[in-house]
Amino acid sequence: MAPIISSVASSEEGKVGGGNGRGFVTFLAGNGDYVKGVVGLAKGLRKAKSKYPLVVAVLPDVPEEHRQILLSQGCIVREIVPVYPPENQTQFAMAYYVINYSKLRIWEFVDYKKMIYLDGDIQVFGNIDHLFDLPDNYFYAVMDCFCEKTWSHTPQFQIGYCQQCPDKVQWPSHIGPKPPQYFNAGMFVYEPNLATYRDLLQTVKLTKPTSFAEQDFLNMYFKDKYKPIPNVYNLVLAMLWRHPENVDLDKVQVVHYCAAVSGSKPWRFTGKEENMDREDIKMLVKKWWDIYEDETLNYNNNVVNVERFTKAMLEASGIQFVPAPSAA
Ligand SMILES: O=c1ccn([C@@H]2O[C@H](COP(=O)(O)OP(=O)(O)O)[C@@H](O)[C@H]2O)c(=O)[nH]1
Ligand SMILES: OC[C@H]1O[C@H](O[C@@H]2[C@@H](O)[C@H](O)[C@@H](O)[C@H](O)[C@@H]2O)[C@H](O)[C@@H](O)[C@H]1O
Ligand SMILES: [Mn+2]
Repeated sequence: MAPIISSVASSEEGKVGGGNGRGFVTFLAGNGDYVKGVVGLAKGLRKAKSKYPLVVAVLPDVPEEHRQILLSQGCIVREIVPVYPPENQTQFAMAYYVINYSKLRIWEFVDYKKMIYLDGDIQVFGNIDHLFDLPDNYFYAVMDCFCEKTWSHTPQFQIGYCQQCPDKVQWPSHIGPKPPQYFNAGMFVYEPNLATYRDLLQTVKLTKPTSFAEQDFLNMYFKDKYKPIPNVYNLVLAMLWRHPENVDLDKVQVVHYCAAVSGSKPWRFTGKEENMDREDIKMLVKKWWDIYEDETLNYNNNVVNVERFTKAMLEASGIQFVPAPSAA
């Protein structure tokens, strides 16, 4: 992520290039430990030398201390108003999924022309800036897997059908049409747009909530615009034991630390839960911690380095360097 020279993250970043603003965006709710995930993500984008800023859409319940941590890591922090689904008796796959509808607010960030959304439990290990060059007017995301027990309520799970291996079990026509391609909503490439934003909010009021909350909703809403992108851009951990034939860890650019156990989040990892004692899982969790604990990846280190480099280059060409006035 490009270090911002001025000492205060500019909320004008997205206006760079006359409305061609590009940025990564994530979502943070509550006063719990997901802030660690977002700090790790900010540092990972910096290590991958991404050119674009990370915007963090925070719910009102994110404490000031966590917001300051994110600002100190060069993030652009924007408070959003929660979005709630209509009154419902839905049994979400995870009770807290109800807060994930608030992700829909990121369609309002129209000072950016194109954004890549990343969950806070995602780490970017390679530069994925090229995804911003994908053709406009589509919704890009990686296909999910239906094999974890979180899907046990669905016909796909019950007949053993998964889009990750469509030839293993044929979809029987008597139970109705095969489900359309279905994406994991932890990572996607999209274009903020006010008309789409207003329609999303209007449509969510009229849509019965289902197990995977906003993920199901987004799949329904974008089903005609959705274009799958390779698994390397959002490796959901469960793929390692559900579809190892579809995973080449050497090629993976983005890891999504999500599985049916809460200990899949690196900052909560104990290694004692189902599948968490696997060597590949332990290696991926260590990779996450190596970035999270790497102080050279802290934002302030990078800004100082950029200022030192700029000063040296200008003075070498006989120009006096005057640092940006501190906003403090
Ligand atoms: O207490 C919470 C729970 C979730 N999230 C955000 O919501 C996203 C989706 O939740 P999660 O990743 O846990 O869902 P999963 O991908 O595991 O289904 C997280 O990545 C965070 O960005 C958060 O900020 N605080
Ligand atoms: O609110 C619904 C969430 O649904 C998705 O997570 C699920 C999904 O991937 C299932 O397929 C897995 O079985 C499950 O473990 C995992 O938690 C998104 O990652 C998350 O951002 C969010 O949209
Ligand atoms: Mn996630």
